[in-house]
Amino acid sequence: QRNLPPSPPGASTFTFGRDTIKAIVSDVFSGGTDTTSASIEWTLSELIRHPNIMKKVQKEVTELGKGRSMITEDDIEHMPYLKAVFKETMRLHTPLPLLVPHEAMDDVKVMGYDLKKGTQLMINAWAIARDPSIWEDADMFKPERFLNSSVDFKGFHYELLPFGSGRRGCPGVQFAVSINELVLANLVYKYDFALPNGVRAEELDMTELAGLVVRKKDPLMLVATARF
Ligand code: HEM
Repeated sequence: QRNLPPSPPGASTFTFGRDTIKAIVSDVFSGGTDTTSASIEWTLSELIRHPNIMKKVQKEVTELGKGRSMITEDDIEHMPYLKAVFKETMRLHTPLPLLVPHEAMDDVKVMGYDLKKGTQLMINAWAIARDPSIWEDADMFKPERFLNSSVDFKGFHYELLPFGSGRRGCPGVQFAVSINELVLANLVYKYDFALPNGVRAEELDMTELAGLVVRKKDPLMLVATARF
């Protein structure tokens, strides 16, 4: 924060120096890397466990890819099923299940509970996303549930909050969704995947490893075969 010119009269006293920039860069790296790789691993795990869903998503990308070498970001906008697959993965495998801790800025009443200013709050987005009073077949992987639904995960539908909501919600949401969808589309476009050593899809261990970011306990191992 050193060597900065004094703020002009009336300007915010918030200073934006070298330390702030370093903190933001570190925040972006720590917030963006593990979450993204965990999401891709969970999506591929669900696809390998559900061959019919894999077939449908491969059909969608193959029809749009038309033999080109890459799927592009523009193609993704025409892939409702792939988008539904990613959204359903975010619902069942919320990468940051408790989001990040929040703090009440004022005394508030929420659903009959009094929360004093300064109270730390944890929001269990994982439990909300699997609540059977909100979701039909809550524990099942069913991307179709999002095909004719307006429910999105950008923070406006409180039943689905993998990226949080409001001004401390994930600032990387747009980038995260684009990059995850693009990587997934290209992976399933270019490769067929199989489990090694005769492991059957129904035997795939989906145990979660507890942590700030929830990953698969056993890292996913797949054999990839080029499709063309
Ligand atoms: C699937 C991928 C991702 C998921 C599920 C995710 C989820 C989240 C969640 C739940 C929060 C806390 C929001 C809250 O408590 O209300 C958060 C914060 C944050 N995310 Fe993401 N994120 C993802 C990818 C990314 C990417 C790619 C970036 C950067 C390029 C990023 C940058 C950040 C940063 C900087 C914060 C802290 C914001 C703050 O403290 O105000 N995230 N993310």
